[in-house]
Amino acid sequence: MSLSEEYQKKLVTPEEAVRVVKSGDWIDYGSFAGQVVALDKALAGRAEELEDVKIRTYTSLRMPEVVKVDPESKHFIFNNWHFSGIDRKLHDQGAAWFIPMLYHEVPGIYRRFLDVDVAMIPVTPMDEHGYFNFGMQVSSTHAVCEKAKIVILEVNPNMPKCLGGKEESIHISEVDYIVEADWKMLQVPSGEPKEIEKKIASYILPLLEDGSCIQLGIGGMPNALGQMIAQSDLKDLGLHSEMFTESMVDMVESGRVTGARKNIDRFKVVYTFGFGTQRLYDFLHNNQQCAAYPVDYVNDPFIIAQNDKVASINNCIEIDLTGQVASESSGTRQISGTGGQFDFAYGSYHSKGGQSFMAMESTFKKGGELHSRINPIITPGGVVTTHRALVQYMVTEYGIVNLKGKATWERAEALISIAHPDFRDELIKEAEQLGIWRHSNKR
Ligand SMILES: CC(=O)SCCNC(=O)CCNC(=O)[C@H](O)C(C)(C)COP(=O)(O)OP(=O)(O)OC[C@H]1O[C@@H](n2cnc3c(N)ncnc32)[C@H](O)[C@@H]1OP(=O)(O)O
Ligand SMILES: CCCC(=O)O
Repeated sequence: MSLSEEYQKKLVTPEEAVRVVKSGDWIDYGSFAGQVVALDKALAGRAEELEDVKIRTYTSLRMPEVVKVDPESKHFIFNNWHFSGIDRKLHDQGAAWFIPMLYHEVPGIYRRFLDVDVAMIPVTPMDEHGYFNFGMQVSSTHAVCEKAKIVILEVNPNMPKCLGGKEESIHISEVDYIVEADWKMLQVPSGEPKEIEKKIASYILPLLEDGSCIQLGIGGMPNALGQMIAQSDLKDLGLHSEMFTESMVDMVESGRVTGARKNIDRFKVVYTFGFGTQRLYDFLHNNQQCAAYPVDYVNDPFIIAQNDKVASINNCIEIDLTGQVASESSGTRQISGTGGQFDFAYGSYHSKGGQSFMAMESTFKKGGELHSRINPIITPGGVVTTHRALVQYMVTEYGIVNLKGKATWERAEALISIAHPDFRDELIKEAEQLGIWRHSNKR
């Protein structure tokens, strides 16, 4: 049978494809900008016939139809490895559940521990060799397909073809059903960086060097830093970053990024997923300079550490006076997830000349009232994303401090020095009560 005959044999409508789903099944739905759309709609159409169908995904950028038709989770249980704004609101309403993880472990978790009854994965059209590309969602997608009893692909001509290092595609022989769709790629602009984000980024920029190998996390500040790097005179930077971000297009197009000083994947921009605007999708499509790898390669701390001068830059939500970093929850409210923060903090420490930066604005407003994000203890119920022993640089708009090797009283002093001035006196009192303040500390 030729490849095109095999394609036609496996081609069905979304409604026909979702007939394979049974009550109690575990379904994987793709992830990020590559969650299935046509199959989601068709599955939602079967809500009344199904019970206890469990869905896994990452970071929804569209409201899933299965949740829209079943907001009380009577038929579908929507589970998520990393929350977006949509997911956290669903979670607040009791319509989504969180799956804790370290991102680099996820492919292994699938291979070792998880059942996948049906994998539903958006892909590019088939190439002349019978391969479908996973687009910007290499992540844990191949591991999902390996474990799946049934693989259904949702072929979309708008999906960028992201050239890869490994596990970026699947062959038609490994696929059970194919459906066709033509939804447009979601546009997720980063927005203009705020002045405060530029200020925070301005403390990090001078610590980067020619040849630094950069990871940027999600959020406004890393985006501001990426734009500043693009306008700097840094040379021969490398990119080895979990997420390919909009500002990385600026960094590459400015000529700052050559990858020439990398020890592994020399000259390549390495990432595991990405989303942004059409500019980013056009940049990644068929781009020989970029290599998408699965996350158990990109985020493996021992792979990260093989490049020199790794600089890992991530956002957080709160820090306590001993240096415990909460980046994924505010008290008991799940905001996002651990993602790759731990992986890159650990990997960058083991890189020769590596540096890890955690950044946040020193305060946030709630109900019109200003609150400090530097607190004596993490808000009760809060999740520690990065262990205090792992944290190196902490940055706010008031400065940058290095916590590595510092005793608790030194940490309290350093962190209070970058807190909002309105909260410093109160924080000192709290530190005294906690027994982490010395009479010699600077007030
Ligand atoms: C893709 C990569 O990032 S690569 C690897 C790194 N991965 C990680 O670092 C994972 C953990 N980090 C993260 O998830 C993010 O960086 C965050 C959540 C810390 C910051 O992301 P941003 O997009 O800048 O967050 P943003 O300021 O929009 O806030 C997100 C939500 O948290 C809430 N929030 C933020 N800070 C606080 C706070 N101190 N207290 C209470 N709520 C807060 C906001 O209100 C918002 O909720 P809402 O949408 O319901 O209004
Ligand atoms: C799924 C991972 C996203 C992140 O690291 O923030």
